Amino acid sequence: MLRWLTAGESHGPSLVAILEGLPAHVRVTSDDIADSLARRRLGYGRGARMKFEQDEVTIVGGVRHGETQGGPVAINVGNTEWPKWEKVMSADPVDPGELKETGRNAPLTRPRPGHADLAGMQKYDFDESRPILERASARETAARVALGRVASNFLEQVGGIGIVSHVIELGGVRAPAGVWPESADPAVVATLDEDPVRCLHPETAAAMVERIDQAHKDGDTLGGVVEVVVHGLPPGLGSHVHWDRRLDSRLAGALMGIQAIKGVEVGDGFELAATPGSLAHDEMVPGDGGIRRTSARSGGTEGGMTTGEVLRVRAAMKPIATVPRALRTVDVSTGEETVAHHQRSDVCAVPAAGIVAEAMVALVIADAVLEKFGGDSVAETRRNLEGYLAALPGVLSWSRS
Ligand SMILES: Cc1cc2nc3c(=O)[nH]c(=O)nc-3n(C[C@H](O)[C@H](O)[C@H](O)COP(=O)(O)O)c2cc1C
Ligand SMILES: C=C(O[C@@H]1CC(C(=O)O)=C[C@@H](OP(=O)(O)O)[C@H]1O)C(=O)O
Repeated sequence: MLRWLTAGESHGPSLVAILEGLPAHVRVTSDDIADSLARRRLGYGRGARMKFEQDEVTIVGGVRHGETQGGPVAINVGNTEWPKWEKVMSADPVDPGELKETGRNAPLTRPRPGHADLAGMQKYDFDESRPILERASARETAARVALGRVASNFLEQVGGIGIVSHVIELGGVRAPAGVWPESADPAVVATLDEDPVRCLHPETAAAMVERIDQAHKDGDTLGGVVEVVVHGLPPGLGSHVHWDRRLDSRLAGALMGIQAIKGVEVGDGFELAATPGSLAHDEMVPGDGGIRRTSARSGGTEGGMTTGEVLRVRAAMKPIATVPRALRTVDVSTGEETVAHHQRSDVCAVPAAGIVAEAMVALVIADAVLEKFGGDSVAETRRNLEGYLAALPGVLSWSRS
């Protein structure tokens, strides 16, 4: 079983992430992790902070000479903005006189609709939102992406399983149906990474960029939908036997756990609800190396298990809550109506959410692979996977394209 945890605040010294349960000999370096973190910073419409802040990666446990050792992997992602926040965010008590100098310590008493501010203040008994927004902030997703990279390296090594995300909708502009990456080859991923909105359809991508420019001019923010595509999966990850073992439920939980994600679909999801059964399911036909499907509407799961076809899951992100043309709120220090706190924000972070979604999917799939195949070394997991595939009998035999 894989377990993972993150800690740290948006303007704290660093984020800390731990991944426990991976076998030994997963090849991973701090450069790999830094590459993945750099991908998370890309994307048209992100705010100023993405330009001046760097992620400083240090692997502090579990990896020696570029390979995991079987113990927990611990990663530190330093926030280079820390010196500006050191006094405001100090873990130790600070003299209130010193705090005044920073100008960053004004109480945030005008909670933003759509962010964690108000419910967090009520729940944790704070009279301003700084202690809430620091942990609610999606800065934390840098830690998840760091862990996701370790999980992705494991999946690639154990069975050539590759994961890539793309943007299918942004600010109401939607890519045509059926456009998704044919593989997760580095060349395909590089093409997507070069596109400002990670959209595979050039005309749609241009319209998305225009929509972001317009929102920026209007002092507004946007959401959208990302799709994560996984190639090279064996059939039978997850299980139909219990609700919490269904892969769909594990994927949905992990994706809904990303800040601002409000909906998840597996395959064609909600559209299938409006499609007659005769057109909604993926018919089976005999093919080279086993049974093949004539379509890919299910998104690669049936009965809570992978089918061995391409896995496709989607996550819908609501617009950024810190709207420059600030929304109405109540100042909790006076009870008066006012407008929400705003300093700076992303106009749109949908492409970045795709990279975070890749990481969450990688962690869920790595967990499901280890649940099914076990192994304390990558070679052992791979032997078990290959033995399972080789033992699939007769017509059930299956080969990855
Ligand atoms: C990659 C990413 C970047 C985000 N950037 C911002 C931002 O700049 N400003 C903001 O108000 N919300 C931003 N959000 C969304 C908030 O973190 C999120 O709305 C907040 O944590 C409240 O959680 P909820 O939206 O799930 O209710 C971002 C989310 C993600 C995934
Ligand atoms: C720092 C990151 O994202 C942040 C997520 C975020 C939020 O409210 O979620 C708010 C913004 O931070 P700030 O309020 O300091 O400008 C984003 O920049 C990051 O992704 O690394």
